Amino acid sequence: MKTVDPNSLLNQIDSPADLRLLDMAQLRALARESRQFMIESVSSTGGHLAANLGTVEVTLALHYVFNTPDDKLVWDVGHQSYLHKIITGRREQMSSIRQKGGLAGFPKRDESPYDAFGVGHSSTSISAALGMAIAATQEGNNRRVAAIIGDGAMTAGQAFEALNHAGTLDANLLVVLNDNDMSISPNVGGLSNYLARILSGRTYATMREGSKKVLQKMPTVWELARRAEEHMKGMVIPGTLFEELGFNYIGPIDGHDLDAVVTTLRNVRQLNGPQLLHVVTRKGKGYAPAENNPCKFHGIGKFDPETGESQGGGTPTGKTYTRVFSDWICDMALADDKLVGITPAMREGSGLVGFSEQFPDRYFDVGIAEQHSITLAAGLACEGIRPVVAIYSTFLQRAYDQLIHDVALQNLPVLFAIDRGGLVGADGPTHSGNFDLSFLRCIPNMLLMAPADENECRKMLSTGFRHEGPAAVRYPRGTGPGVEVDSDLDTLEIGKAQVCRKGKDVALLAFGSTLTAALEAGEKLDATVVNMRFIKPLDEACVCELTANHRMLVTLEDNAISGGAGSAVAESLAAHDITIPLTHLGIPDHFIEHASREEQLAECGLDSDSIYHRIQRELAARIATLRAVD
Ligand SMILES: Cc1ncc(C[n+]2csc(CCOP(=O)(O)OP(=O)(O)O)c2C)c(N)n1
Ligand SMILES: CC(=O)[C@@H](O)[C@H](O)COP(=O)(O)O
Ligand SMILES: [Mg+2]
Repeated sequence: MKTVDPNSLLNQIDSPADLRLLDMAQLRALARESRQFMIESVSSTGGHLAANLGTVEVTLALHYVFNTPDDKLVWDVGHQSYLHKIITGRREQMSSIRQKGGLAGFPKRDESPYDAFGVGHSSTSISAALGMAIAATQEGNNRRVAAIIGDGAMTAGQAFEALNHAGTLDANLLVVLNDNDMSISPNVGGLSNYLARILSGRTYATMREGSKKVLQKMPTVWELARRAEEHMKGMVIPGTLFEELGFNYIGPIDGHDLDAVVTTLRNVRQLNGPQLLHVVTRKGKGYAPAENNPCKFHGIGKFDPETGESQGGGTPTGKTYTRVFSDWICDMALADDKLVGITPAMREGSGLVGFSEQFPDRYFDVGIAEQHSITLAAGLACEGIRPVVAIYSTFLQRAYDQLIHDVALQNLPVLFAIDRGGLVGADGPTHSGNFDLSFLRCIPNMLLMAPADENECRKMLSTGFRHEGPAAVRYPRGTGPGVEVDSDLDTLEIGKAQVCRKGKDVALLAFGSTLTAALEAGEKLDATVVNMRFIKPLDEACVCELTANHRMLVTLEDNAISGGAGSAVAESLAAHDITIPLTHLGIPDHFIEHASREEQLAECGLDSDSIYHRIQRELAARIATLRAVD
């Protein structure tokens, strides 16, 4: 593969102002160089490649036509913002992307004035852009605001809530719908089918002529008559849905035809009121391995740019918790035909590929619709089905009310298999699952577990699945300590902790994945180490017993200290009127920036060395006040 020439156009673009000096031929050349640069760059850092390759022309055209940063571009999810970063002064820093101290993988307001809105979770762009457009109107400012949203992100409720609102206003909002017929995996649902129908309709035939089309906000009389006729015939006509919502629908246009995109955007930028431009692109465009396997190249570790083959490092060697879940759900589904598996658009990441193939009738990918996924599970559970919702901790945040109101309040047996609990590494704070123990443990009826190893994870999944009420098993991204996983479907005794090591003076109460580091530190300290297993119900008897023969307790968790598992221990001690020196180790009260998970854990003092030194310091400082234990 050719490397990008140091004299290339791309190397001369330090801001969109430089871009705007180029003619169309140069812009096309820049598009080619940009693809090459991103392939090379991401091959050595890892990151979200396929979406970025698919939005090269759209990105260049938007910055070419819109007066950024005064005009605002709001990227949805933001995983497709690499070229935006490159041409807004961050080209040289691309080698640091997603690493500690380096560029974030998503737009971030404090990283650049061009990053109009911080993102990472999907389907927020239209709401945020609408807010900015309304603000511009109220300030009497003529700035333009564009939200760039994918067909996957468009499946989420919030996107529709925003469209529904925007369509009734005069705000100058442009929604660019980037339709590549893919979410992370193939997009699903009625909207996806609708978009496909638009493309297969007759408008698609004229798509390539999109740039020639004169855009009018008001449809002509002929156009209105044609629409009425098509309605009469019961046919859906292109753009109807968006037009019914109050948008002026433009497209579909070929999102890789730079001239078409630039010309269309120039026209659209002149129009007032809500506009929706439908561009059709290909995920992974211009790089055969990514075009052929957009799912693999959605988010990828380091790879060989020549072949597209993954190169070590990024791929864990041991069994990931995701894999443990993946095996368990297939085994449990064989044992219990009432089990169904649900994912809100995270089939690969959540480990449901095997299940979806083996049990296609019991598998539901609901699109990026976390709220729906949970109320759907509640409905299924009402009728005697045993749903398992596989969901990332960070995305579960979206569905908190559904979890409380629809599942827990009705004490329905839904199992939440919560992946990416705690710190997640390179995706950074948008994707960290640092709050789930806090926000789940306060909900009545919840059974809440965090496994310390792979085998315990399997047993907890079985325990939660067999429980007659809502249950959650929360496990981290990546591999466990390497414990062999049994093939049985045995359950654990609910609410029972496990003393792993008996020591003196200090007892370490470890929740979930912190056990490994706690055991290492506990050896050096000759401390008692307990695998707490259950956050709810907490093993209160065990906690009380530990206070009787130790001078100090230390809780450890891969969760926010505020309101987390350690707080549960503190509440229990208070309820039993016990006072004892108590230290909480966990994630402090600020957002932890992107870095490797190990670096993040060290930053939070959750690696074994930090745990050891912290406890030694605490012991020294508290020596005078420590309870005497004879
Ligand atoms: C609320 C939420 N759920 C799930 C995700 C995970 N996710 C990131 S990108 C993506 C697919 C988005 O598809 P689309 O918007 O079409 O963009 P494309 O990758 O196709 O360009 C998903 C499911 C997320 N970021 N946010
Ligand atoms: C952008 C996004 O939300 C996903 O692509 C996410 O980055 C996936 O994370 P994992 O790599 O942990 O599956
Ligand atoms: Mg898409």
